[in-house]
Amino acid sequence: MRTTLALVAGATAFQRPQLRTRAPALQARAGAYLEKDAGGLYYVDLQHESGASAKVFVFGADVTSYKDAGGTEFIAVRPDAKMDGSKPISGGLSHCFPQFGPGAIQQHGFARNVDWDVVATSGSSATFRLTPSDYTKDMWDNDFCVDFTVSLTAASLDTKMEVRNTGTSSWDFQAALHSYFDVSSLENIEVAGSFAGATYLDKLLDPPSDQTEARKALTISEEYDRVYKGVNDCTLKDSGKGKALAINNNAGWKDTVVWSPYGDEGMGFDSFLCVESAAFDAQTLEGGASWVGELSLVPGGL
Ligand SMILES: O=P(O)(O)OC[C@H]1O[C@@H](O)[C@H](O)[C@@H](O)[C@@H]1O
Repeated sequence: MRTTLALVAGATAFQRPQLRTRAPALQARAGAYLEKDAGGLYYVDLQHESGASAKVFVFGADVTSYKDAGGTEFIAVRPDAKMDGSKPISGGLSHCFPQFGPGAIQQHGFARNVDWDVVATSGSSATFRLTPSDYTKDMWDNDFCVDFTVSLTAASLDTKMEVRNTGTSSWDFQAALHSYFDVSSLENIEVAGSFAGATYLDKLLDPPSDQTEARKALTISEEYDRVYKGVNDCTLKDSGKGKALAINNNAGWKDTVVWSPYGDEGMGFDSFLCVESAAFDAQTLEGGASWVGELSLVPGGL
């Protein structure tokens, strides 16, 4: 299933961290470092001089950790996740491309099933690239290039996904960041945003159907699989952590999917909530055209 790891020339910032003997408070070392995880997968360790850090797996270009300067973790990986490349990582900011699903190809598409190329690093930032392979062409035979850039600042984790049609004929796609956010417990969570009056597709109804949300903020005490259309301004408030995380969809990501397998202990349901940045309606790209999705995660107080 996996493609060969290709580190492209120019990714010059990769170096093993030097052993430091300075006091802990001075140990933050800005940069991007290639590391190998216990399961054998490579990841890019992003460090910012503020002390903020992030971990981005080459397999799926999946951001599995984001810690603010105070060391608080905001991203979750499920306890049942496979971390050896045998299946997509169930956790992180997981890519759904070129399909969210269900649809003509496999659920959530193929972008999270393969290694991406690391094509650039600069300071506390790295860019990952996905281009067609025999594996992707078997499923979806179109000319494309997707770049995903992850950048740490003192105050945020910024991501930019650029989807380009590198061919001459148009094609449609859907995309999402299937974001798993770490929570102290679901009972401590409130998701604020422009929910009141929003239309949502409730995928748990049989058949799935559109409903209207009456609440201003969501609390989670049952299973969720909902696509909130036109909602892209959520804040995840966690009274257990005493922190909030603004999920700022600044471009492209028009919709928010809220998913919780409430009650499923095997998935560790009470340790995460998926608040996903989605372009749920099919996007059409003409030859040479591109689409950009920008998500910034901004920690703050309650
Ligand atoms: O386990 P995954 O692949 O990370 O996906 C989690 C869930 O994501 C949701 O969006 C789907 O509706 C579920 O069917 C799926 O189980």
